[in-house]
Amino acid sequence: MKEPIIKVTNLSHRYNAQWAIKDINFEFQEKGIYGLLGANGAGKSTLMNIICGVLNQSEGDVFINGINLREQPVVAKKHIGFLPQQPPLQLELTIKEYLQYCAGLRLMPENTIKAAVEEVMEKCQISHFAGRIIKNLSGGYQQRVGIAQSIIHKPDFIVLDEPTNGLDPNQILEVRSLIKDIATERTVLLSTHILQEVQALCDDIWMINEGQIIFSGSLDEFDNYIMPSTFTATLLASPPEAELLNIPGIQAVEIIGHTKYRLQFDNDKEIIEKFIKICVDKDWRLMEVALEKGSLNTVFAELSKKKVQSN
Ligand SMILES: Nc1ncnc2c1ncn2[C@@H]1O[C@H](COP(=O)(O)OP(=O)(O)OP(=O)(O)O)[C@@H](O)[C@H]1O
Repeated sequence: MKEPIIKVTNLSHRYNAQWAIKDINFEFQEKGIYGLLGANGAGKSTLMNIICGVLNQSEGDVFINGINLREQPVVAKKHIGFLPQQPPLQLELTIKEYLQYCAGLRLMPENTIKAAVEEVMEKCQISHFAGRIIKNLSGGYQQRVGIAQSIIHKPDFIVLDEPTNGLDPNQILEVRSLIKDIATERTVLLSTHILQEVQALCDDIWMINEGQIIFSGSLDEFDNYIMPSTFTATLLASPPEAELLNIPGIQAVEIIGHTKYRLQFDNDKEIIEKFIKICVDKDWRLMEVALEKGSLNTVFAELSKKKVQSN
């Protein structure tokens, strides 16, 4: 059977007495973009640094294409590309010089470097600036160079730590489009604290909080993970609030217009059906009823709360 591109088993790390990440397990089999979402201090950079072989874990293992990263770091790292939060750019070099230097660091054979640099500049659309000194480039172009250094050795697994941080809206769109493009051929793990980033880019999400994975699944699953607990209803007969509160399962009522109400319910899955029947029986002239789905932001906050409550 094919080995997963990356497999992490029982991974834990502590800097001192406090665990920064604890007992993390996951594996990716497919190409695509996987989002690692978490607030500041959740443990993203620690996890990324370990996965890329920059930091040695306290416990557990990382396998890249079946190769144990701790036991065979040089072989394993040939399969990994890494763009840390602070791109490791040499600001005084030109793009071409810098990428040649990176190819050397990656131990690429001398006779392959020239073509690899040309190819990666083409891919990242920076060929026209090949001779330009990096410090004179815009933030968006510097980030393209950062991405170029991460794929120059053609790794099949790429880790991008907050890749659009500090960019303006146009630059964000351009860098996202480049990430999507490179992910067609590779597996990309992208860390971010920005919900819109995972919405725009990722196929699957891992959410990390206080060093532990508290959710993994598709974007839709993430969005639906927290069941809705409110619905709105338009009732042209404008019944009094007290009558609505009398409906079994309804916990609170908010009046949000002359005829519009927001009703909070317990975990009764048939509440809408029951509510519609009552409206018809009482002739409240129901015009509209709609479940309110939690936004990604709400889900994020709820998941963090759930984790705290379960501890
Ligand atoms: N070198 C270090 N020494 C001691 N503690 C550290 C060190 N680096 C990180 N930590 C702690 O480990 C925990 C996880 O930090 P980490 O940087 O991995 O989180 P993060 O999700 O990447 O946050 P950010 O987005 O702010 O970088 C935090 O409590 C942090 O204070």
